[in-house]
Formats: sequence, structure tokens, C-alpha cells
Amino acid sequence: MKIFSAHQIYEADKFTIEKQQISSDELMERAATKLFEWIHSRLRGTSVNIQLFCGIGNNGGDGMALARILKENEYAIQVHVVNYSEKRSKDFLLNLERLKDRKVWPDFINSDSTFPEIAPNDIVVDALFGIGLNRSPDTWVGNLMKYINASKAFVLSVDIPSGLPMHRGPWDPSFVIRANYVLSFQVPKLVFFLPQTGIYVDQWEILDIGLDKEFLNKADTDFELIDREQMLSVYKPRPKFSHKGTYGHAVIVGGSYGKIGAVHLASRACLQSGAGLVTALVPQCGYLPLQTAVPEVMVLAKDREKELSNMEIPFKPTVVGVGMGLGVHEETVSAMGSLLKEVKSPMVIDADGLNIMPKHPEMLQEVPELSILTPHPKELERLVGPWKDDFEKLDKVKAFSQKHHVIIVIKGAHTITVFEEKGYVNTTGNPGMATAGSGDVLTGMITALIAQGYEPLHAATFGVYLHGLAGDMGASQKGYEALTASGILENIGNAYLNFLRPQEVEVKE
Ligand SMILES: NC(=O)C1=CN([C@@H]2O[C@H](COP(=O)(O)OP(=O)(O)OC[C@H]3O[C@@H](n4cnc5c(N)ncnc54)[C@H](O)[C@@H]3O)[C@@H](O)[C@H]2O)[C@@H](O)CC1
Ligand SMILES: Nc1ncnc2c1ncn2[C@@H]1O[C@H](COP(=O)(O)OP(=O)(O)O)[C@@H](O)[C@H]1O
Ligand SMILES: [K+]
Repeated sequence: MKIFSAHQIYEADKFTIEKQQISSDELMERAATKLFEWIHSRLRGTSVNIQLFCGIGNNGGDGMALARILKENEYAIQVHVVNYSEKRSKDFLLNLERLKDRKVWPDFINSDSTFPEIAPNDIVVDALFGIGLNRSPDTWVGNLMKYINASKAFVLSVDIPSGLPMHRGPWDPSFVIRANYVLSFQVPKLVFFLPQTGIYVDQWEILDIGLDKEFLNKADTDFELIDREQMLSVYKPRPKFSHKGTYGHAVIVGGSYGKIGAVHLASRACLQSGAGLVTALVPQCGYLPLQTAVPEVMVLAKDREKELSNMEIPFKPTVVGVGMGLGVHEETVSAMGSLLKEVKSPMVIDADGLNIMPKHPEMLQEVPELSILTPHPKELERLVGPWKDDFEKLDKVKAFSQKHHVIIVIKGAHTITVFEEKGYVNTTGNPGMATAGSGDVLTGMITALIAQGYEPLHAATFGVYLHGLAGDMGASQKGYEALTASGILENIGNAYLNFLRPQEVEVKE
């Protein structure tokens, strides 16, 4: 599913209005009707007090139109117009008049007003600002937002939590509505998925307001949401007459004394994700534990006992995944330099494989094109430098990807895979996955997909998707706290099964 910028959404609105020969207030009416249907299907006429806080733009207009429809359906409502500007939109004014025609008189909140009381059982509809927010809300408006946040009421935001701009982090993090639920028109907004702004959104749902499908399908967006449907089009079914050679020979390079477990996790994940053959290249101290624990994995133990000083691979592997548990011993660094010179096809580079790079920038030039780098936030900062907000981070990562022609997997909740100009936002995974070694499992999985012939970008997005799904299945058995990297690993098979389940068919009675 595509993620549109504010500019693209305004364009889609305009295009739809012209093509469908409707007026902008008819589109607003559609939006408000969808909001009403969502609320009504849940409340079914329950006597609950609904307080609508409406701005003076089109987001406020949506709120006013919703208020009217709620009133027509006999809901108890109170409407507050938050008078933060003289520049009221045409459709806001039209809907204000329509509301007054129904004998509903909103109260007007100004900078010197006392805020209305909000009871814990009330529902607050937040229609202050939508995607048009372009500067910090005034202090008194921000204080109203804090006041709403401090109430115990359930907060339903229209389109986007008010106070969140579409193109940058908030000016003041306390001047943003914390939404229990966001009903967003037509397309999800990028801010729902970024660490600094996603915290304002508990749950979200898309309401289809009938924007022109052709326009939406044709649009080229900077970000996309990765979901099952998309990944099904990437999946490569296994042919009956295949053999292990069909699925490639992956080499996992890593480990040092006390960190052989990282290679264990990555190699097992690589096998369980479908690689034909897996060889682990480790220092001597890794030989016995790996041979004992994972009989399916071949082990190449190099000369030194505690760390790798030589990463020579005596055959041509399909793909190399490197970095987990590697350490940054001087000789390991130099062996890594030689490995990068040797390997010409896309690699997967994680953990210390990445930590080595900033101190040895010449190595970055040797990274094969289309390699996949999988940094967590700290590793990313070492690679691209600090950022002031998530938007700057994404710009920096895009520039890095373009400069070095590599794929970057920004790990975290809603992992974003970036390649050149575009970001792919993952939808699976949970906070239980914030646990030691879960990144090693991911590296093994992505490496396995490349071994099986997936093109690197698909290997990255599909690997991240499956890893999150395995984590979700693990968490559904154990809960978040008890989930471990091994728990994720053990659910890779279940993740494939869940992913490949037959399409749901609607059963008609
Ligand atoms: N354009 C359309 O046809 C549709 C728009 N819809 C709604 O319209 C919203 C966008 O409406 P608008 O573009 O009117 O913008 P908003 O309602 O988000 O903001 C209102 C106006 O306030 C001004 N403003 C921005 N930041 C401010 C600040 N800090 N303090 C004071 N004033 C500020 C801006 O000029 C902006 O136009 C969407 O989020 C959605 O809810 C929906 O009705 C669907 C159809
Ligand atoms: N809150 C979260 N929600 C979803 N996934 C998460 C969350 N926290 C971490 N993860 C995932 O867990 C993995 C952690 O990787 P990493 O930090 O490299 O762990 P390690 O170094 O211990 O192997 C990443 O794939 C990341 O996306
Ligand atoms: K809003």
C-alpha cells in the first residue's frame, strides 16, 4: 500500500473532485459519513457524550459535518470550535451553517477561554488540525491539546492526530494529540510508523472516501507499506524437481570468543528460511559448539582460537552474510577488508561488520553493489551521523544508499528498508522482538533468501516481513517478555505457513 505525501493527497482530492464532478463539500460529506458509520457501528446508539473539537480548516469541517450526522442520529454531542485563525475554510463555514440550521450551537474556544470539562466516559473527536498543519500550534492551542491528553476520555482523531505535521517532527512534542484511534482518509500517513511520531497513534484504520483509484495506482510515492499481499507477489514457490543446489550455498561469517551464539542463531535461521547449504566461518572456538548444536551446518574453523583473522572462503558461495558476533580485533578488521575485496556479489552485512566501516571508510567503497546493511539505530548513527528528527534520518539514509548503491534496513518497530529514493515500511513485528540476538536471526533469514535467488531488495523486504511474522507468532505463544531470538527462529516455519495460508474466501450462506 502506498504512503502519500500531503501534497499528493491534496492532488488526489483535486483530481477526484474534477473527475467525479463533485464539489469539495460533497467529498467532505463522504468523509464525515464514513466517520459516522465507523462510530455508529461500534456505539449502536449507546448514550455516550461525544465532544467534538473542531479547527477552522477542512479537518475542522470534517468534524462539523460529523457532528451534524451524529445529531441527526440522536447522539448526545457538544461541538467546540477552536478559533485558532481568522482564515476559515469555505467548507468549514458551510458546515458550520448547516449545523446551526439543525439548531446546534457550537461554543467558540479562544485564547482566553476556559476549556470545557471532559468526563472520563466521554468520547473526544479530535478534528483540530489535519494534514494542513504547517507551523507550531499557538501555546493556548497546545495547552488545549495537553488538556485533552490529560483527560481520561477515549480520543478519536480525524485523519491524523492534531499537531503532527506530515513532513517533519513536531515543534513541541507536548503539543500533539495522543490518539487512541486514528481514522485516516484513504491512505496511511508516514508519521504513523516513525519512532518519534508513531507514539501518538495507538491504533489506526483507513477509511475509503472514494478518491480516484487510477490516480492512486499511478502515483509514484517515496514510501510504501509492506503487507502480505505485496509479499505474495514476491514469493518464489519451490519447484518439485529442485535440489539443494537450487537454493544456494550461504556462508555465515562471524563469531568471536563468547559470541559464537550469534553465528549459531544466524546459521540456523538461514537454514530454516530455505537456504540449500549453509557453512559457518568462525574462529576455532566456534567449531565444537556449532558442530554439536547444529548438525546441518558445515563449519569452517579458521586458524585463531578467539577471533577471525582470516575470512578466506575456499569455494564460491552464492551469498555471504557477515558481522554477527565478529568483534573488532585489528586482524579481524583487516580480514574483513580482504573479504570485501574478494566477494563481488551482494552480501548481507550486520553488527560489527557495520561497526568496522565508519573507522575504515575505504572499506565502504569495496562493499558490493546491492549489498544489504542491517543497522539498528546506534549502528545507523555511526554510519550516517546523527539526525535531528526521523525525517532527516530518512533523508540521510536515502543519500547514503544512493551514494554507495546499497540497501539499508533501518531496524526497529516498523523496520524501514531503504533503497535509493524509496522506503519500504514493514507491518509485522512486536516489542517482544527487542531481545538479544533477534537481529542475528534476521541476517540469517535475508541471507537465505538471496541464496534462493531472491533479488536483494525483495530478500530484504520479505526477510524483514517474515522475521516480524515469526516474532508475532512467537509472541502469541509466549507473550512479549518471554520471547527470545530462539523463539523467533523456531517460528520461521509457522511464519511461512501463515503467510502461505489459502486466501480467505467469503462464505455466502
Ligand atoms: N481537501 C479535501 O477535499 C478533503 C480534505 N479533508 C480534510 O481536510 C484536511 C486538511 O484540511 P486543510 O488543508 O484545510 O488543513 P487543516 O484543517 O489541517 O488545517 C487548517 C488550516 O490551518 C492553517 N494552519 C496550519 N498550521 C496552523 C497553526 N499552527 N496555527 C494556526 N493555523 C494553522 C493552515 O492554513 C491550514 O489550512 C485533511 O486532513 C482532512 O481531514 C477531508 O474532508 C477529505 C476531503
Ligand atoms: N519494538 C519493536 N517492534 C518490532 N520489532 C522490533 C522492536 N524492537 C526490535 N525489533 C526488531 O528486532 C531486531 C533487533 O535487532 P538488533 O537490535 O540488531 O538485535 P541483536 O543485535 O540483539 O541481534 C530487529 O529486526 C528489529 O526490527
Ligand atoms: K485531527
